[in-house]
Amino acid sequence: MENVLEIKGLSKNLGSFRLDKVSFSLPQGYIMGFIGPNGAGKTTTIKLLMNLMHRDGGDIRVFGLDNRRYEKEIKQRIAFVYDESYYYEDLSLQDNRRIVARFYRDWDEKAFQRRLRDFDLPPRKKLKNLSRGMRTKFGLAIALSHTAEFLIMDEPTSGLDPVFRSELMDILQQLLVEENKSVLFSTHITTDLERVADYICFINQGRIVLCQSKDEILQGHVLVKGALERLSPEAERMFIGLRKNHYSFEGLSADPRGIRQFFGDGVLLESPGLDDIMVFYVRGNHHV
Ligand SMILES: Nc1ncnc2c1ncn2[C@@H]1O[C@H](COP(=O)(O)OP(=O)(O)OP(=O)(O)O)[C@@H](O)[C@H]1O
Repeated sequence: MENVLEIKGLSKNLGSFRLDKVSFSLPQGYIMGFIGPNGAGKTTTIKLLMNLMHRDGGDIRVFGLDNRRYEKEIKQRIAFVYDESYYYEDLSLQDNRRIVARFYRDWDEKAFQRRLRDFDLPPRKKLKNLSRGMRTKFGLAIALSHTAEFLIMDEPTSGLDPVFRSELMDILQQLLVEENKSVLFSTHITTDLERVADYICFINQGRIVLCQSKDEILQGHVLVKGALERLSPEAERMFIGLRKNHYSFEGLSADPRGIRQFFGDGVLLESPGLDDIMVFYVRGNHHV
């Protein structure tokens, strides 16, 4: 299986924050969700990948090519949706399109017009008069109008209502099925990913915590609920994180088999969602 993206030992020191030897890869034709709490290093990683920031160490390959040496070629084959707008505020959508389209060898005007209609975007309205969600839609319309093989999106759904978020997930899935494109997508909204992501890469405090197929991550963890008296120091060591109150506990473990053997029928076992997994890893035992 060929990788569309390979990141190895990526490091960046930003003073109070350090991206610490980040490594992961994405096979071609799949959707990867890049998740993590605020300030975890998602945007920094994506900026380094797009060569918008100088790195201190590591290697990034896109389509098997070094992302700095082959930046121009790579950017022709990538669609990038960024959380800050980099278009012209005083120009209409149509005029912005005229400028942006020139950069792409394979601009597809028909696809662009279709996206404007699908996304209910007014072509003559100035960019500065659009809502946050509409700006994201415009960024997406541009991104989906040149025949990019790899779509990279930094928090594309954060300003969008649930209806459009759901539509966007359908669009992504359609792109994959029909056109074998690859997608890297950073977000806080893990429920979106539960539906469409094939792989999940989870970053916290500049380090990769988990990076596997979504099914492996979900099946490799178990949410345990039970009476507090069932917990012993030995039992507590089996948990990634625990939340306790006077009588009961709730915890996440990455050892479902061990948990079953240890507790038997004495506790309630549930399948965690990505949110549960993220929260327990980030907060450990420091729950209130
Ligand atoms: N240019 C910079 N100079 C100094 N620190 C920076 C710079 N850019 C980002 N940081 C810091 O690096 C850390 C990681 O930021 P980053 O934007 O990568 O996080 P994120 O995971 O995308 O967060 P969010 O989900 O809130 O967007 C933060 O603590 C941020 O303040």
